[in-house]
Amino acid sequence: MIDLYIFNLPTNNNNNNNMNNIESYPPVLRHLDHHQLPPPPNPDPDKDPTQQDSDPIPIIDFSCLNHDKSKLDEACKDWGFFRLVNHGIPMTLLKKLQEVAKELFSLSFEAKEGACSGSPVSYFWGTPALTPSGTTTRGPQNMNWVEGFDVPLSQLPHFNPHQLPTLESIRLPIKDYKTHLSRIATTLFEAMAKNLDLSLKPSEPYLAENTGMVRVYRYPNCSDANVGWGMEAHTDSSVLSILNQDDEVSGLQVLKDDQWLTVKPIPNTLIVNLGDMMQAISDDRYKSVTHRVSINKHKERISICYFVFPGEDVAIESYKYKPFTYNEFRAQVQQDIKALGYKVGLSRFQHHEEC
Ligand SMILES: O=C(O)CCC(=O)C(=O)O
Ligand SMILES: [Fe+2]
Repeated sequence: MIDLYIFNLPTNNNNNNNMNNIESYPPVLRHLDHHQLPPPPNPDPDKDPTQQDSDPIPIIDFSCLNHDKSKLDEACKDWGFFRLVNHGIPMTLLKKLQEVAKELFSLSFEAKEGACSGSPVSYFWGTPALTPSGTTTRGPQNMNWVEGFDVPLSQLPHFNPHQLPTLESIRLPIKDYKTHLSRIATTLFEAMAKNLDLSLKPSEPYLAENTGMVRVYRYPNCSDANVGWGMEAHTDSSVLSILNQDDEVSGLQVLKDDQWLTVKPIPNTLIVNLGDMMQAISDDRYKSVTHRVSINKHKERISICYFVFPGEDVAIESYKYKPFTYNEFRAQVQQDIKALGYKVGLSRFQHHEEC
């Protein structure tokens, strides 16, 4: 199987991952301090989560979902967040995705932008889904310090490898990854629906695989004081989000009982978080969890995130919220970001909107 993931990686004159490659940043951000600080000599295990043996995040064993339903139910109610083990994705594939992503991000900004023009993939800096866009021309203030590729999974068969040779290295492993993601998301969602006693109509999918998208992120290391978060605190708009995060570099933090907890990077595990659509579908019994990503001064962090949504025109019916479709939700989020500069989210659809 390993051979499947050996491709010609994009070549780059300055392709040394231990160095910061200035060309990989947009011109407006190239003046910032990109030097990698040397790692601290003796990391303090209390401050550095990568040095800790574990974290309190609930662990769900995918191979035992049917035997231990209550564990999943508790994780969804109390946390809206869990670590998934025994998920059946080969470790070689998870690692391959990380490696090709790293290679791709080390290309020049212009090459990355050029590779995506006229393609179904979009390339961005900052977080257009959370904050007003235009970050690559505005500079680092108020910008989320992250770059990424947005890959709509339904479009994968329509990529033209000759037109998009640079993206071919990542398209192939994503194609295999997609099959696993659909299997995992569907099984998890069905187990959650059972726990919630939801009667699902197959014709009106609350989890529509064709809506799935993968976002591949790089959070460059940065020691510049002007730069704040990799991704500021937010909830996801999805039903479920499944994250393949860097094996070594931490950054993801989750809000639990008003405390921010850092999620330890553990190889061969996935992080699952519930999004706004799942909270609405469950009538607030399950939580759309607030999370954020911090920047590491010493090392860049790669993460590969899968989001799946309801069918665009499927009405979500619940007691707490007025019926709404994902299309309406997304339009409202975009409108709020434009008018207010931030996402308001589910409270917009409550029967009595909170002030
Ligand atoms: O990169 C991560 O660890 C999390 C990304 C995330 O929260 C998001 O894309 O919504
Ligand atoms: Fe998120």
